[in-house]
Amino acid sequence: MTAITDQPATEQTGARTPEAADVICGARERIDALDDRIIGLVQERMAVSAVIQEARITSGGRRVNLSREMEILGRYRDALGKPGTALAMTLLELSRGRV
Ligand SMILES: O=C(O)C(=O)C[C@]1(C(=O)O)C=C[C@@H](O)C=C1
Repeated sequence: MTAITDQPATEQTGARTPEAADVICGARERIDALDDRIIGLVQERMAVSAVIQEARITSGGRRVNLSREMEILGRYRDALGKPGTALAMTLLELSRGRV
């Protein structure tokens, strides 16, 4: 990873050896790339969700569909446990606003 400051890599990473700092810098690059993709996917999810909500509201329905939200919460909980539920709730809030 390119140093973002003039600090030694060990100080930037909390590692106690240059070898460990190298491992951490490489892994941090991968995490940054993954986070970029995750953010892109979240934005894509928000856009698709907006299409659904718009269609439902235009047809006279409501923005929120609770049974579908329960399905999504269950899917995230099954895959990721309790924090998965919190993650799904955050995704739903980003997608349809606060209820
Ligand atoms: O699937 C739907 O019906 C949607 O409106 C999408 C979505 C979501 O973002 O997943 C958003 C709001 C609803 O309450 C349920 C789910």
